[in-house]
Amino acid sequence: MAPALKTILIVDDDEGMRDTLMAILKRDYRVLSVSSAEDGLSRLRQTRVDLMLLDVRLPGIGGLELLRQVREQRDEVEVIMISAITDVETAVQAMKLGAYHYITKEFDYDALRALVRNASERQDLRNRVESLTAQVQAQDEEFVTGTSATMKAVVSLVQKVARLDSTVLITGESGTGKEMLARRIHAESDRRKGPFIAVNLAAVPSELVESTLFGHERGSFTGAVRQQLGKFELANSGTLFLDEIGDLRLELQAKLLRAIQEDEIERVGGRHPIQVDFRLVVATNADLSEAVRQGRFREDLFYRINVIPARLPALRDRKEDLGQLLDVFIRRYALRFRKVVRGIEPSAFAVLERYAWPGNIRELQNLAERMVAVCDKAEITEADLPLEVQLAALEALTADQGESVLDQAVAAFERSYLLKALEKGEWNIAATARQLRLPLSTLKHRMGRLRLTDVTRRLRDA
Ligand SMILES: Nc1ncnc2c1ncn2[C@@H]1O[C@H](COP(=O)(O)OP(=O)(O)OP(=O)(O)O)[C@@H](O)[C@H]1O
Repeated sequence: MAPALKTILIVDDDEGMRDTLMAILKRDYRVLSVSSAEDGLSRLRQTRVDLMLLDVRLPGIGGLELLRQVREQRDEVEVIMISAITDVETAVQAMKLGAYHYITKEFDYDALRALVRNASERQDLRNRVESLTAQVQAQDEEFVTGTSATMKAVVSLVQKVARLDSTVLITGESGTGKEMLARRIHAESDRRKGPFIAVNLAAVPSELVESTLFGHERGSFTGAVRQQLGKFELANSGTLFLDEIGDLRLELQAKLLRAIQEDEIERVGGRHPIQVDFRLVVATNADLSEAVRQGRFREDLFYRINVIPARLPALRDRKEDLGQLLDVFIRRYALRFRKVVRGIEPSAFAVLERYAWPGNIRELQNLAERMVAVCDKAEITEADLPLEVQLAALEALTADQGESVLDQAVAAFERSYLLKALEKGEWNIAATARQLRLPLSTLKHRMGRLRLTDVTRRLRDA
């Protein structure tokens, strides 16, 4: 897809000048023109504008005041000021107010073209810096597919549909990687050079959801001190990711449906529809068809977004991927914390395999960070695992042996305590027993009961 032409808005009361500028620029840009600052501001509210050429002397609101308002309301627009005369003071003021450049009306056509091109490039550069900054922040996000059939199927589906503009509905429990998958769809689509805008609808206060999504005009409600672009406009030429779509209020569901069907939105307090060009990816961990049955989610919207469904499996259902995920995370945090940790001992890994991972990959990643942070050896051992994970894993193991939950908790604590003591005593059982003031036979007995198998193996090997 060819990149959309940038839009230049000319504000000049001199018709001849407007025509000249239009003629010079229309080959490379979409050019709009108005004759007053007031019209300029209203145009700015209705259409997407990238660059502006402003006459300094205008009837009504003057060029400098217009510049100030543009800066205040639309930070991303680059402005070039044009004046009939060279007036150093005005030029200085214009630059101070944030104009990209100031020129007089006796400009050379090529010089003007070059100037506009440079302003446009500066804007691209700024966008690029912003998107690179976001990428650096997300640099840790190496997407791990693993070997499970379910994940392979999801990834192959994504590869097939990324380049289509169809809406993708990602479902999966919290922390299974829905946002990450959405980013991947964007990165593999023809919109990859455009922005990826993510909104978690459950995290936005309900009274702000509408203006967050659709933007608002200045003064449209108390607190709307300046015009604000909504996420739909910010996602222009890119991808809009709406997480927790099931949380959207019914009346906003209707507005979303219109945006999808007409590619048009209306800002809060706005009087005109605005064209938008976005690809939608939505996610939910709720059962949307159930929400439809209960009348909490519009059926027509459900069908409109459920074009390509992609289901991410829970981590407990793809345990075969645990090793690969853990490797990636351990490597990442070892590098970040400058630790020597390179892996995890089999016995510790076995505990993680028994654990149910209610928080899915997010929980695994946080746990890896915590384990690497506390581990000073080459391999993470059972002693580095947090007690609650050991307890939960032990519960899973002993659930059908009729032990009470209290007994399980006591056992998990005892096991963790003994492990730490053994680590400290470098696995010298006799020394550890002395340290704990326990008879050697008691310690050995408890180690056997608590399945400290790794230790038992070491003992045998010694
Ligand atoms: N396949 C993967 N490979 C590597 N890291 C992953 C993967 N999936 C998820 N993660 C990591 O797990 C964390 C949670 O992922 P993400 O935010 O995409 O989940 P989510 O399903 O959108 O969660 P929620 O429903 O809570 O918003 C992120 O930090 C992400 O980097």
